Amino acid sequence: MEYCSPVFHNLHAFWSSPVKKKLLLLSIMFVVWVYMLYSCVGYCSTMPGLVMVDTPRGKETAPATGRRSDLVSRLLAKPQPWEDVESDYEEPSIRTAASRDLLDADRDRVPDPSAMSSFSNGSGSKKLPQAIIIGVKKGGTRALLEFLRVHPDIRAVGAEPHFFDRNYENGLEWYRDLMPKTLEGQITMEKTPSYFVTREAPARISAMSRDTKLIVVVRDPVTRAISDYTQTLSKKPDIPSFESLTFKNRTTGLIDTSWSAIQIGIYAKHLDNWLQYFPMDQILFVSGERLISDPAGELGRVQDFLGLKRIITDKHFYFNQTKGFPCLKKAEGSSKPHCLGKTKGRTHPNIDPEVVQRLRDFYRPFNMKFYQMTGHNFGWD
Ligand SMILES: Nc1ncnc2c1ncn2[C@@H]1O[C@H](COP(=O)(O)OS(=O)(=O)O)[C@@H](OP(=O)(O)O)[C@H]1O
Repeated sequence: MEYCSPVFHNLHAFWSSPVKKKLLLLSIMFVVWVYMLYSCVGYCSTMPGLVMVDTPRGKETAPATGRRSDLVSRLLAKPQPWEDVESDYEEPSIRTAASRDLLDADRDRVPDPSAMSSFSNGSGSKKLPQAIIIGVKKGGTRALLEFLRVHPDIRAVGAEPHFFDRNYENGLEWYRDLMPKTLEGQITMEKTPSYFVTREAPARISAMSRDTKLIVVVRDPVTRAISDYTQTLSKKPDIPSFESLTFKNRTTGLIDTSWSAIQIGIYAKHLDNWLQYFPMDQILFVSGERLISDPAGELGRVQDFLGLKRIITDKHFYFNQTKGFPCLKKAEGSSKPHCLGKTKGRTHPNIDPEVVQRLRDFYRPFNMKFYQMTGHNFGWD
């Protein structure tokens, strides 16, 4: 103790001087600042040849050199960022200000995928989508889009544009401007699950292009309804129980088909509307269940449908035990695996088994019709 006491004495003297205190604080701030500057420079140096350019959506990045050949651009293309944007399907927000919806959705997303699109793909031009994931809500649409983005020939807008339902009056140029730039041969895509149940959507998409390829991720309508309810419950914890919302009258057992959670699952009815405008071979149905049990298998079908080389295979996925879902192994450049965020793969509340059975009975004839129409038994019964 005797040995230490001069040290303590000096320290005490140091701290008791306000000037020295300030000096120490300033030195710490300086070290932190230098460290942050150093980290930033390190990050930027991993993106060689990039400059900031002004775009309608704000500052985005694009290669300084600009004119790389398509092949080189594709070879250099970095894996697109993983993202997990909660569907804003329920919000009644038809906005007139261009891009406001997307900018709002972007706030939750790190990093901004459009900016990253430009990082990896500064050349090319914005095109209207040639393929759209039109539904269904809670079917697994985010997982499908994010898996597809691994493909170098697919460029997709991250947030849901809601063009053909809420933002149609903004016009096709507004819509096109939301799209990432693509090179010759690349496919532009978007996903908005509410299109599948929007009466006007088939006519509007057909008016844009009759050749648009449509993808629908379908899931057992009962599980889908519970998933839908779970999402609403997470935002509004005071809503009535699933069981009470299911019935118009619980005693008579009459199902409330006006409740959107129930209505969306009557796939045959909605599909009928699409078939007025598109032939069946222009619509691909992806099984939401198989997208979880065999993502590579479903992605194989999707790549075939889009006329793409089967690049996304088993080796891109691993099953994350904690998440309970398949996740994407980050492509080259990072060893970190990526799963969808916590709004995907929520724990569902326990629903009275009698109500579940009643719903199964309700959906059965519609499911049978749907199997017949699509020529595919999804095995929900
Ligand atoms: N790989 C992977 N990881 C996490 N979640 C996955 C995955 N594949 C499919 N799913 C299922 O996707 C369901 C959400 O569907 P959507 O993305 O279509 O929802 S939304 O309409 O965009 O809100 C989500 O529903 P819930 O489980 O009810 O949360 C998942 O079951």
